[in-house]
Amino acid sequence: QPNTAFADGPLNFSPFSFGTSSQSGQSQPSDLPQPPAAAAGDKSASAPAPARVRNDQPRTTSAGFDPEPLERGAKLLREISASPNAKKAFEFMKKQEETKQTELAAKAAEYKAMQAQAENERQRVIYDEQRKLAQHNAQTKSQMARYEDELARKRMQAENEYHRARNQELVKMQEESSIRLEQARRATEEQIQAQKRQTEREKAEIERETIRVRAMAEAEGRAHEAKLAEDVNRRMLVDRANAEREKWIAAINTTFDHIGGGLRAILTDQNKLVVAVGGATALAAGIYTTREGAKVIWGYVDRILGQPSLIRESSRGKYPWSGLFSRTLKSLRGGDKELASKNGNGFGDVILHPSLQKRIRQLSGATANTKAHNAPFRNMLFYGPPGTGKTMAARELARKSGLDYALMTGGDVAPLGPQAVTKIHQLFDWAKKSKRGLLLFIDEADAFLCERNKTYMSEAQRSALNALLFRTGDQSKDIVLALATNRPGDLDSAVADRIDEVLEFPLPGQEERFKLLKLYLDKYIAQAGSRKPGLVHRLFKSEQQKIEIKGLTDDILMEAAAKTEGFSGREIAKLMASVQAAVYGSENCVLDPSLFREVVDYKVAEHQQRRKLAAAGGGSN
Ligand SMILES: Nc1ncnc2c1ncn2[C@@H]1O[C@H](COP(=O)(O)OP(=O)(O)OP(=O)(O)O)[C@@H](O)[C@H]1O
Repeated sequence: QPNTAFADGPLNFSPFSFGTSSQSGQSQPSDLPQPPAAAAGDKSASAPAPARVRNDQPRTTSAGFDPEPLERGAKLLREISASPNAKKAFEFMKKQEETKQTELAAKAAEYKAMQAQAENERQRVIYDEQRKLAQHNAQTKSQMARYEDELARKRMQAENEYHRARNQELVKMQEESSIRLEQARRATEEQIQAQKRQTEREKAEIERETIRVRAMAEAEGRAHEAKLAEDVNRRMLVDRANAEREKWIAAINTTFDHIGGGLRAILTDQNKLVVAVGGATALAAGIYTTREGAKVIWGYVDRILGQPSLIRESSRGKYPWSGLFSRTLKSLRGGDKELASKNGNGFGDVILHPSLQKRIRQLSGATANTKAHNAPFRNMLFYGPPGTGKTMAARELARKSGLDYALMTGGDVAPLGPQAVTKIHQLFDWAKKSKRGLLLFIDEADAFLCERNKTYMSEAQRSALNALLFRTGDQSKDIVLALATNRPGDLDSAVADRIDEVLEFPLPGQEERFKLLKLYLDKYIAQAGSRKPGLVHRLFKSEQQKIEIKGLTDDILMEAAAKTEGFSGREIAKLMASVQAAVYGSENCVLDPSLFREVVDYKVAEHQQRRKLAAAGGGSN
């Protein structure tokens, strides 16, 4: 800037400045040449711009330089130096110069002030800028903080999401693991169950084997007995034959004596000889034919009418006429009514749950109607724990429906071996002959009718089962098949398919146990000694003693019924038999509540002990 000012200075001496000032001539003494600075200052201060000198014919050098102003300046300087006021002018110029310097200083100060102001302004701008920057920074920072906060929040959210997913995964894994554990537990339980079933099957097999062995032993015993009887018979026959022979010899001797005489007469008489020979031959032929014919006819009658050996018990007797007398006697005495009214429910001695009893009554009614309408019978399956009255109920059902009944045991079939098939056919042929229709009750049916693909089943047993399936393939109008088993699951599927009615015989409930206790109390204790002594008793003069019952109320029986939870009908009957034995074992043959309770408690403890042993046996296996 100062340079520019100084640069402006010489310009004030420019020919234009001088020209202008000389031409304008304002506020300047006309005699004094206008100082160029003043002129310049005026020019800058005063508003009107100096009029430019027009130079229409410029004198320029070839280089374009115009020397005229220089010349005029020199002329002016010469005029000044020639002027008497040159000193004054110089002074004036000096003053002017000083003024100018002062003005310049003032300008410089002003300029400095301006500079300071500009500096201030700059500082202010810098400050503003910094403030703005700071603000911006703060804003940016807050934005950053917000952004970071947002990021943190998002991160937190993501982490939460991750944790939630992880937790869900953990829960899922835990659930899966618990499911796996549950499955493993179930598998273990199933294994245990399978083992139990296996053990039960093995037990059943052992039982069956025992039954088979027992049956075989019994059969052997029977065979032995038959053999002995046969031996005795043979010996008797031999003796009789000997006696006969002797008799005949004597007779023959006598005869021969006569014959001797006669022979002589015959031999001498031709006609008599012919008659004698013919008569003897005819007699021999007659005797032989009669004996052999009788044998054949008896065998035929026995085969046709006789009871098959598989039947253990039957309402028909061994021969059709064998039960005639007893049946007549029974009907004269009032028949089944006596039995039916025994426990007041029209169901003989059988105590069952009312609903089961009702079902059996309905079935017996239906069976009786079936027979009346000549419709096919319905086969039945009775299942439940041992000693719950299945056999008794079958008997009652047959009796009430007016059918004959025959009872066989599944365990009897196996010992028959290859004979079993023939015996089964014989049994069904025999059963078909019943005029009234026959209820064929097969106890322990699983021993005979179990699954055919069992490895321990013999070929003969399998054939016997097939024979039964063959005979029961169609619905029969003569035979009702009633099977009883403790293990219905073991039955062959083809057998199960032939069953129309399935009845479960559960263990008796408290009410039934009470009735059973009453029934057997009456049977074994109240009626003990009241019957007429039998022949044996009479022979040995050992009369059954009467038992006196003291204070045995229904409440005490009910208490016993509550205690005997889990007892079967058979166990209750046995309990009462034990009570009877205990009474006979006592001094005065009196049954009082304390003795009764004692036996009941003892029997209950025995029952529980047996159950524990059975459970331990099952568990250890
Ligand atoms: N419901 C009952 N009512 C009366 N007595 C019963 C009953 N259940 C069992 N008993 C007694 O138990 C004995 C056996 O009964 P039954 O033979 O009918 O039983 P089960 O169910 O056929 O037994 P198992 O399956 O062992 O052959 C009977 O002689 C009887 O003394």
